[in-house]
Amino acid sequence: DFPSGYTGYHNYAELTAELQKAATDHPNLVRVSSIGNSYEGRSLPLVKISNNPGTDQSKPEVLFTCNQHAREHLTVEMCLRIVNRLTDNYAGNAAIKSLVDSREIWVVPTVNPDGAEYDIAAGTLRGWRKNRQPNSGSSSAGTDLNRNWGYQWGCCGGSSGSTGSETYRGASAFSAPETQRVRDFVNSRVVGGKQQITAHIDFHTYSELVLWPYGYTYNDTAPGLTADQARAFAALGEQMAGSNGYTPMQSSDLYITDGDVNDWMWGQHKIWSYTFEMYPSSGSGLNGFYPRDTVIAAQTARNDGAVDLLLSYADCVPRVIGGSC
Ligand SMILES: NS(=O)(=O)N[C@@H](Cc1ccccc1)C(=O)O
Ligand SMILES: [Zn+2]
Repeated sequence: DFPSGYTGYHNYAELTAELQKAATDHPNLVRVSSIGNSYEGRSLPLVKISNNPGTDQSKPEVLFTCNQHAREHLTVEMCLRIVNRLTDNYAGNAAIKSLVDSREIWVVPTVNPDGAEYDIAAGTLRGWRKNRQPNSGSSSAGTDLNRNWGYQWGCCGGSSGSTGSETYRGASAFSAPETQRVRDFVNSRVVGGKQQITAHIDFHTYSELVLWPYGYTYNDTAPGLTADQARAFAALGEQMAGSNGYTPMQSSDLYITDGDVNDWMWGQHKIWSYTFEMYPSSGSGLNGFYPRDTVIAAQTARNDGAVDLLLSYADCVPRVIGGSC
């Protein structure tokens, strides 16, 4: 479990209990289900928030994913913040009510529960990043889930082919059960030939950044990404960064990545997909990944405005630069 100073973070059992509580407290707003299991057999929870959660309505859908990287526990708290804020404030906050009434919101609070549990299993903080899937012929376990997505997978020096590397891309695209499960869920939201999810944030720590595709190339435009689309990504990214004080940039301006989630969400589905790197802005060694639990409330609430911006533009993101859909 989490050591002292970190007990405010939710372990897997506490997370699932918290999600059940949200559903019990708000049966008309919340459905909790599962997109399937992790490598070690933990259910990957899926939360749906809407004013009619038992029915698929034709409203713009928005997806939030957290904890691809095991040690980035603050992101689990971020996804919990989104669930609790949009439900607890629905009755008393007209702006939140109108967002929840006009969207269908999906939250996957942990994509990598095996890694997250392994990170804390010894009562210490191990600094684990990858999933816990063994690599045949190697004593090094784990795939970096954020290099395992199947758009330009392993194309461009933005990942490693060595099983011991922290950015090991896996034996093939979608070789990890966890990325397969999120892929299958997103693929299932193509209804009548149209992807219902229009926008997505994948939360990470740390560095306080707002990132957008493509990661696999330094170029601002590339096949499937026009200059206007790049302008829209940047405009909304800059607006969201203006609300939380993060630094906005195309993700390749940070470094080249291939097989990351944003490139697949956009490349495969034209979902306006961002990565948020949360608090702290800097750190030394592993300590940046392990802010004490005293920062959770402020550093998750810090993104409330950005979450609301994404939800508000979800009907037509190009509106952010005066475009139309
Ligand atoms: N959270 S992190 O420290 O691993 N950084 C992320 C940054 C990142 C996220 C998405 C696209 C490109 C780059 C990573 O996957 O390397
Ligand atoms: Zn990360």
